[in-house]
Amino acid sequence: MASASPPPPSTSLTSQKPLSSPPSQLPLRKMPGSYGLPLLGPLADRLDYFWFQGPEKFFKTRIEKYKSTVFRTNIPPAFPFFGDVNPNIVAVLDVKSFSHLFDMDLVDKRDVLIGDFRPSLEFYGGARVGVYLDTTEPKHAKVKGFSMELLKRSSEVWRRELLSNLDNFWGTVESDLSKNDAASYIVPLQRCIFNFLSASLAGVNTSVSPDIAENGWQMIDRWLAVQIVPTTKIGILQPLEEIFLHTWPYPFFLVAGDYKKLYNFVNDNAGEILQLGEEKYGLTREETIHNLLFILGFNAYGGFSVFLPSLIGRIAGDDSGLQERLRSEVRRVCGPGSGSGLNFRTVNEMELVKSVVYETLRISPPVALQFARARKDFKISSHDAVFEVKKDELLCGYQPLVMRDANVFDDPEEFKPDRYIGQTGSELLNYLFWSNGPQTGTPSESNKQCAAKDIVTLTACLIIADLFLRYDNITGSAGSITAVVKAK
Ligand code: HEM
Repeated sequence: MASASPPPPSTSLTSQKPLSSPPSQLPLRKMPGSYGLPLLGPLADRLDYFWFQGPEKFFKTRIEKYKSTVFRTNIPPAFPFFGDVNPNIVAVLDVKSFSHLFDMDLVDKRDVLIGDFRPSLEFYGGARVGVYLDTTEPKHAKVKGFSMELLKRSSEVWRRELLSNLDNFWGTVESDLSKNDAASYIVPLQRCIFNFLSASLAGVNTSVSPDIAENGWQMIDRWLAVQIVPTTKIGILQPLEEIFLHTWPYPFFLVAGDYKKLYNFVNDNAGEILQLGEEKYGLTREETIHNLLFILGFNAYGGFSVFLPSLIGRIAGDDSGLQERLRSEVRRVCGPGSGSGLNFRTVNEMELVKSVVYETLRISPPVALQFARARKDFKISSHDAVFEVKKDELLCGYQPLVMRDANVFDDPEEFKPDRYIGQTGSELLNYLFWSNGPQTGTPSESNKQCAAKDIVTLTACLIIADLFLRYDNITGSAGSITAVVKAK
């Protein structure tokens, strides 16, 4: 079975540790960690994870305690109203152990998108949509093939719709800035993302439905929030968050009205895409609609809504001279007088822009947690040791720490805009895992790597390039813009 596993980290990447020791040369170690007493262990870990420590400190303190990046612990949700959810996991927190999550011979991805807890299928009209399917389930190949075709067939529409929606987005930001000291941009950004994805993935311009054009993005926000709230630290007043948000799963009926409207919007207007799902990929019409809504709403809209503020904030907040360097690269490749326009080919020539996108995905991976279940007993290696994993154990990787593995990335805590430039830099792409696979991997029907691995990074490059064709510089953060200086 094909897999997206990267090659083992090699010593040539960094002068630090010898990484290439094959598992056979590493000592076999009893896996450290524990699940604690029944009920109390998971409850204590849940409180640490959400309240006393927060996710990052939760994993960091245990790495220090067990002197290992692989150990057993619990992860929420747990106790008391998640009786059928098993919180026991094996944490994998370095590049080497994490990469076992991509080896489809070793792991099963059935129903583990956000851990052992899977929201009710009512959220997807009763369908087990593609992300919840393992590669051994025949329907996975159909849905994955469908999702990749959506991207392939829409690439020109994608560029055009992105740029025209960015026009609206920056127009709103400028108009807000003319009235206020700062423009909060999350709402206009989400509107822009939703409109462009609807046109490019579903082939429907939201203007056909005034309600969806105005409120579609909020409907998706609510639908997403109700599903993932039991697994997400919000950071509001404790213990209220623990009591009211993390104690039980929220029922679908809270968002049933929103989902019905989105369903009708797709059912009534996305005829061509629905036909594609049915005729070419053998899905039923219902399966096509629910998968399309999931890809559009959860994968694409959810992913970009997290990623783009961190990208814009990173650039707008920089005062190290990075903006000048980006601007000059963008204008050299496709500025006025360059003879080239802004498109996927030209952004692909922008080495610094691409490197900034990769580095943002490394330092702030949009999807923090990844899970997979052991298909069989096997041995998992970290950089220092080998451990035995039992069939059916749930592996859990926390990307923000994995992507700061000092054995692979020099000065891992530092945002280095040029990190991926040149030969040594581009080798690091083997260890950039935001898409549930290496950036050098190829999403396919036989792995679980994000179908949009390439288009996501190219889209981010287009957004940066468009920004520096419009403006000489911008100032702001991951939620607001305080100043823009128009291109002279
Ligand atoms: C910034 C945006 C995005 C991020 C951060 C992101 C991230 C991810 C991640 C981490 C996974 C693996 C989940 C897991 O199994 O653990 C995934 C899967 C997937 N993504 Fe993306 N994604 C993004 C955008 C998109 C877009 C635009 C599409 C549109 C087609 C897409 C389609 C998919 C599909 C279909 C899968 C499931 C793959 C499979 O079942 O084999 N994603 N994505």
